[in-house]
Amino acid sequence: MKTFTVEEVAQHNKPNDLWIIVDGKVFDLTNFVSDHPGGKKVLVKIAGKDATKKFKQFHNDAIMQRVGLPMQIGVIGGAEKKEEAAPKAAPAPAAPAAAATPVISGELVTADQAKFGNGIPYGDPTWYQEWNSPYYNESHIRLRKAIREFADKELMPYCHEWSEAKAIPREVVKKVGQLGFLNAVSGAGTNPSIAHLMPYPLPAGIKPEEFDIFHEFICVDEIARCGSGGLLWALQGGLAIALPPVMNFAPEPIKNKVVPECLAGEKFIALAITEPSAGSDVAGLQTNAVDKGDYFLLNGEKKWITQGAYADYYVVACRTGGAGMGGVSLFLVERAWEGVEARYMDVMGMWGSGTSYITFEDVKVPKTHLIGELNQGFKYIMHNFNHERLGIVMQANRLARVCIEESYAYSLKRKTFGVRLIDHPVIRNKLGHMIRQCEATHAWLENIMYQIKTLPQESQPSRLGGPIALLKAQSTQTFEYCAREAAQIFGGLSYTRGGQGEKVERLYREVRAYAIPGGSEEIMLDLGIRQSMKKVPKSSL
Ligand code: HEM
Repeated sequence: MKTFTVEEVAQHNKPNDLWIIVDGKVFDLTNFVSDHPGGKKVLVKIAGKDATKKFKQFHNDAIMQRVGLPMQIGVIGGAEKKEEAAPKAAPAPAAPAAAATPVISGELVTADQAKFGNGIPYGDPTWYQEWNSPYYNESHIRLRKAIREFADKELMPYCHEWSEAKAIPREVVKKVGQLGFLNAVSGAGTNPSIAHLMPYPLPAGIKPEEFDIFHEFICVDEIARCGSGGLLWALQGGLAIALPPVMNFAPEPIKNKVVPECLAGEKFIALAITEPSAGSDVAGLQTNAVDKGDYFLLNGEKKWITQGAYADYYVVACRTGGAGMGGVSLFLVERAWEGVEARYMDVMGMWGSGTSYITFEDVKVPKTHLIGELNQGFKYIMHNFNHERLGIVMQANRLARVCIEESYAYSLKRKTFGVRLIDHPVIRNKLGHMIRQCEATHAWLENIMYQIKTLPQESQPSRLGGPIALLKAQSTQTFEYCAREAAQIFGGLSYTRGGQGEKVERLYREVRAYAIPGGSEEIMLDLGIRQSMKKVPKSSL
């Protein structure tokens, strides 16, 4: 790219010939000045000068990526050389043992590996910021880098645009599939029996035999850093809950067809359980399928079905037997079949994730599309409940952290009454309360994931169901708290769609989609305690 001197840039200081410098990069804004949403005058005033500080005061990084960079014409002499030289430079020597951080259980890593991210305090988990941790190793470090690079380049700059359009382009989902992300978050990564059906390898060259729940967590966590629940659910909201019953219990021909298509991001799948009058009370659902000899005749309505508006497949829970849990079966229903209709619902947030209302009217479902055994559907739904809830916790926890990262960074640059926001004790108090809750949630989440990694599979539902339910409530209440406090810190910017408060405004609306589905906070807290009561020692009764 061309290099310029500061003096050369200074010549271009008029409305019809307007250059500026931001972070050592030179931009020609001549054709943009009249369209600048912040006004013409502000640009004219700073024409020909270094505008780095002003630019950062009024814009988020996405604006630079999406709108700014296409107008870059060069760099200030020396700046480009430095940037290009950086990747080619010899790797930094490993820090002396005494100074290095043992991130890998007991093993020393280099200072470079121990520190990752932009360094905003608490803006990333502690093991990104030179803390010791027993949970992660070199493969986790590699993975977080790969996913972050992808998210920063391919996703984050466009989240606002996609959210407003209420649609994530199909090409993006396919790219995410090629990255191996969909394998990682659908449970396929930790399911050896599915390895041969994965259309693309796991991300960052992680081998199936080394893939663990912490890898899955990093994938979710890093994509959640984009600060868009709508994006997350458009990628995995249906997949992560609908594909597991197919992977684990569907007949082979269905499994072999549907699993690779969905993991590649070529086709979409949604889990259709909730109904207009049955939500957390799964056993009360009324959609029914009647045995007609050659096929089942399916009738009923489903509501708030994530990814349902554009899904190709539905895993439908319906009544095939008597009342209660024992009369529920699961079927794989294809969108193209006669009698299946889905429409978009207009909801508060999670835009782009295809929240839908679905009707099944006299749909003929072939018997080969029964998932597992008749009337055993509730068991299959329960099989994935803990994983589903843990996925919600992973997302909610990072989304709370995004509120912290955004507010912390903003309070370092925004000035009121002559000082930065962070210099006001009331703002530090807000950040303190946000951080203590988020870090507590994170530590509990890691502790539970470690149990999932190490406890015998069979004992996990009974031992971890209660704590995971409590953790879900903890994570969504923390998220809600952080979203509110972040909105207070951002003030009017958080009341405005787009711009610097973009993520906070969106997350404030999306919180409800975490606090209610997958088991509402009220039900989670109650379940957690009821489960714990089963463990009370007899001597205490
Ligand atoms: C590469 C250069 C620039 C680009 C691409 C750019 C782009 C934009 C865009 C897209 C917005 C709309 C708001 C948003 O969505 O964030 C905006 C707003 C704004 N810009 Fe710029 N801008 C640039 C440089 C500057 C500079 C140098 C200044 C100040 C000297 C400035 C001041 C503002 C202000 C005051 C707003 C309104 C912010 C608000 O609504 O709170 N911009 N700019």
